[in-house]
Amino acid sequence: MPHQTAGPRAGGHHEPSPPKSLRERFVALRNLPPFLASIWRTSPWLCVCTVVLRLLRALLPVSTLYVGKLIIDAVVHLLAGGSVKVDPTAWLGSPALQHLWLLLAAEFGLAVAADLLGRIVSMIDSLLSELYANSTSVRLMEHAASLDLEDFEDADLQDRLDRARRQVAGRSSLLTQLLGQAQDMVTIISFAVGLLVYAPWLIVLLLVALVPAFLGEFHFNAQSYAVNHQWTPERRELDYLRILGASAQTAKEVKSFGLNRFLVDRYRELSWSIYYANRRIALRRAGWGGLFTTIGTIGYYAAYVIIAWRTVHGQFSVGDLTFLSASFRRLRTLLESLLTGFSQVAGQALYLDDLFSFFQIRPEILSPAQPRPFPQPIRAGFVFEDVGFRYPGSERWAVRHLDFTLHAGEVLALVGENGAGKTTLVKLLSRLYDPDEGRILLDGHPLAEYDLEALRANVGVIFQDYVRYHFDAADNIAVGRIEARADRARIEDAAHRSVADEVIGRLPGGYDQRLGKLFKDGVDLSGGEWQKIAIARAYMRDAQLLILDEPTAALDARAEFEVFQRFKELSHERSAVVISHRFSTVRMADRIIVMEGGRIEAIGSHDELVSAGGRYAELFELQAAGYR
Ligand SMILES: Nc1ncnc2c1ncn2[C@@H]1O[C@H](COP(=O)(O)OP(=O)(O)OP(=O)(O)O)[C@@H](O)[C@H]1O
Repeated sequence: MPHQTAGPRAGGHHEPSPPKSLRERFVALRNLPPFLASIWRTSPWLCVCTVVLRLLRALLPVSTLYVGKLIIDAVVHLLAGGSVKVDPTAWLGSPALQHLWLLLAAEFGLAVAADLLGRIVSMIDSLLSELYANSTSVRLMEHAASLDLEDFEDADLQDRLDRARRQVAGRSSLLTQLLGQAQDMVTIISFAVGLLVYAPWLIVLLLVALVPAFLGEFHFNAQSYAVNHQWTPERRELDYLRILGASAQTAKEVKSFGLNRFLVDRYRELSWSIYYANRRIALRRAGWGGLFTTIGTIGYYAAYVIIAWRTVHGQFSVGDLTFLSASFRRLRTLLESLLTGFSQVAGQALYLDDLFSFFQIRPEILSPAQPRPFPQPIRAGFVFEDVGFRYPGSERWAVRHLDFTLHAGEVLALVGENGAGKTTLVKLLSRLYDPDEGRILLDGHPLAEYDLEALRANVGVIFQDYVRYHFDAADNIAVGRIEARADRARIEDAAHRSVADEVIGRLPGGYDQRLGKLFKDGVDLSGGEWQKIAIARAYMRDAQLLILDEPTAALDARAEFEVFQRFKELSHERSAVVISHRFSTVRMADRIIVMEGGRIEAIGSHDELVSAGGRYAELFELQAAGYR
């Protein structure tokens, strides 16, 4: 999978990666059409409204200025004709005054319209932005859910996901900016048409004077992006430190180890280095920006001088002078904001790269186009044929040469020391990963030929690092089969099988009691109590194969006995794989696989393995001795 890598770093000191080339920055503009398309999909109706209203709004400035020019010319005309002596109450009878009043009323109307349109447009923009942010967040969640487990264990992907997440919040302003740009463009054209009639070459002067400011903005935007991009891992670490330092889950350990100082210092150090990198750019940007803007101002005043000069020489009227000078001032600000805005849009388009490139990551573990129907019931069972697997980016085989059969209806236990490969085997069995070597067959056909969803529905796994959901107790069990969330009888039955019903019976709110301390009404459970809830999830499924990875590690001896008693009853017609370090659990299995260093060392029943006298017998003796 082509994962983007961040630029080279040395010893925690960060130089921004060289800003992308001008061409690359222009190429990033290709992200705009899909961006606009996704905004359009958010709400076509609002899009049409904002475009139409902005178009109207764009034509107002030039109209207002032109009416202003007419007013001044009319006033000058009245002054010259001595008509001011006319009785103002008799204005109805005077065509000249009537004309002036009309012009004044028109300008007033335009001013009110401009204000109203501006407000409506910004309201629509903020609605559209929020809708866009919501729908993109949903898309992000959905896409993230479709990715492989492998992707989530990849730091590069985490960086990309983080940048994509930040884009969602930041990019909504891009919409306002883009539309504002289009609006400014229309206004500029309307001004330019007006000015062209009077002094076409003045526009050229203005444009040339603005080029340095534009290039400067372009450059510094790209630098900001480079810094932001490069510091993603550090910003993620900042978030992580913040959570570590101030969350219910970590508070216990952080307090008892006195880690607060350490976390705060680490946070401060990191955040300051990001601050320095940003400050350097901000300072240089302000310095150069000031210089470039001055060049633009010089261009503007040069044009102003020329216009004044020509008015004095009678080539322009006073109305023309006010119209031209105001048009010029507006044109200059507009052009400046258009050009810098363009470079900002180009900068933001670079950020869109992050969002879109995240959407382009494709999962590799997929269902086949023509999946084989999942066997109901499983007949032959699962067969591992010389299966080997290496974690992505690791040289070492986590498991290798795995050869065994998990028969239908069999309870298999996996034992072995830490890191022996037990969990990895289970991940392969539930197709969270595909083997790098060998194959896994289900009833004679490779696992990959079955529909992934059917496989996951038929294989229920509870991992040792199961999730403690801060939902109510019923939902905590229902997550095992979320479609059956409303089926209280099923949830209660699952709770009964895993002995979780006793735990829930003691909760003040029963099944409706929220668990965990994250929310105000939550009640926390002990480790073993949480585990009983988690085991109940396995019983929520109609799984033909149940996998429990150290399911009873946190249970007391009596609870463990009970859980397994009920488990045996249930697993009569099902297969099960149980990983455990406790021999009291392991010995209940039909067969036991002893793993060591990623390989299978021995397979047999408890009695067979004990009498064979290998590692199993040794470990069993060791644990038994502990109880004597
Ligand atoms: N996500 C991962 N990425 C890289 N290596 C991993 C990953 N998960 C496990 N490993 C490595 O693979 C090997 C097998 O790990 P596995 O989790 O299967 O062991 P285990 O037998 O379940 O151990 P334990 O009893 O401690 O749970 C170990 O050496 C471990 O370091």
